[in-house]
Amino acid sequence: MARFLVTGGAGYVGSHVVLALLDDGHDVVVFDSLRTGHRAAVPEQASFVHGDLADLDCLNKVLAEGPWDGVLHFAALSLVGESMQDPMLYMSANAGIGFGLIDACVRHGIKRFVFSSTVGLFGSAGDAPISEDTPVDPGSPYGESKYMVERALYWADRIHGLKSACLRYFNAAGADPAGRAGEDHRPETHLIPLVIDAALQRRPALTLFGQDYPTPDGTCIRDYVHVTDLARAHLAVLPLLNEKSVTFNVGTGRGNSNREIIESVGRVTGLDVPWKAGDRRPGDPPCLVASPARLMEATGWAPEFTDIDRIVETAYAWRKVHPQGYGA
Ligand SMILES: NC(=O)c1ccc[n+]([C@@H]2O[C@H](COP(=O)([O-])OP(=O)(O)OC[C@H]3O[C@@H](n4cnc5c(N)ncnc54)[C@H](O)[C@@H]3O)[C@@H](O)[C@H]2O)c1
Ligand SMILES: O=c1ccn([C@@H]2O[C@H](COP(=O)(O)OP(=O)(O)O[C@H]3O[C@H](CO)[C@@H](O)[C@H](O)[C@H]3O)[C@@H](O)[C@H]2O)c(=O)[nH]1
Repeated sequence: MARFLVTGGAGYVGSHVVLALLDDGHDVVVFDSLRTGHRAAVPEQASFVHGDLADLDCLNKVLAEGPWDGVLHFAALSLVGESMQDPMLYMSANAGIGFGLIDACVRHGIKRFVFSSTVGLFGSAGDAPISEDTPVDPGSPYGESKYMVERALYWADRIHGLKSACLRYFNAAGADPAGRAGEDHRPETHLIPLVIDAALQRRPALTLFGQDYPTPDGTCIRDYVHVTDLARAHLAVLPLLNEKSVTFNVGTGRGNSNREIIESVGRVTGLDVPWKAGDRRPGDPPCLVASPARLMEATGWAPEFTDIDRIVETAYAWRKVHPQGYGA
């Protein structure tokens, strides 16, 4: 059994990783400001510290209560559009806070660090699968702020020996298959929960952003990776960090267009999905699909959810039981 500090563990991806760590028999302390997360998303078996990473006194106090077998860092702001409006907010909330956390981890002798990076590093990628060798070209201050943390981790290893895994998530989707956690962003901007809520008539018709992209059906293509598969990837990389730092893309290698998502939600729910055509959303690349080969070769990880309908089923199941998400 090992003991981990999880920043942002009350959020969507973090809460699913907390479940995976607990299921694997580990001890977990969640550190979260609840800015976008939910107290109810933190399982009872995990300890909870309500704190902001900007509060270094609070952070140092928690880190001093070691020993720790690693820190997993999910806490961030992650609205691409918001970052285009207020770039410095993202530089401070993601890059600045990331630097402070890395520095504190080095001072407290932490040896292993896992970081939530993003496919948002590849703002202008073409339609070929994106590998770890694809040139980085962040399309937004959000993507840039994540890349700055990746670079800080590179130097933290070279100079201090802190081993890290930068996991570049593609589109996280779905919910815990056992129904213990789900997706509840406020505001919700992600396609699958929006389409499900449109089908359930819990919001107006979905606006489909752009139908004139250079893709087979004219709508954008994304690589939807089930959040539980994503969580398993975090556990899979931990043993590697005893020796070296790594960077991996985490996706399925398969893409689905926005139209295919609407069709999938229609099939899974048996409901009509009201939608209307809208303009392109600025900054949306036409196609983002991972090449997860390097992660698979290095760890044996493979996605268990390879059919978009199975992913949508888990998201729909959670939403039906939790129409208000995690509540007020
Ligand atoms: N959801 C995706 O598809 C996706 C894709 C790529 C990368 N990511 C990255 O994965 C991570 C998790 O994403 P998510 O969708 O779960 O987001 P989320 O908003 O649900 O979770 C983020 C959590 O961090 C907490 N937090 C934010 N700032 C904090 C601070 N200063 N101190 C303490 N806690 C703080 C929030 O309260 C929240 O619980 C983020 O770093 C995000 O950039 C997500
Ligand atoms: O109301 C909506 C919302 C979304 N979309 C489209 O659906 C696709 C997927 O959008 P979304 O679910 O917002 O995901 P992304 O824009 O691909 O970004 C997400 O996935 C990135 C990784 O790919 C992360 O870095 C970001 O944090 C996360 O928001 C895009 O083509 C959107 O234009 C619509 O057509 N209508």
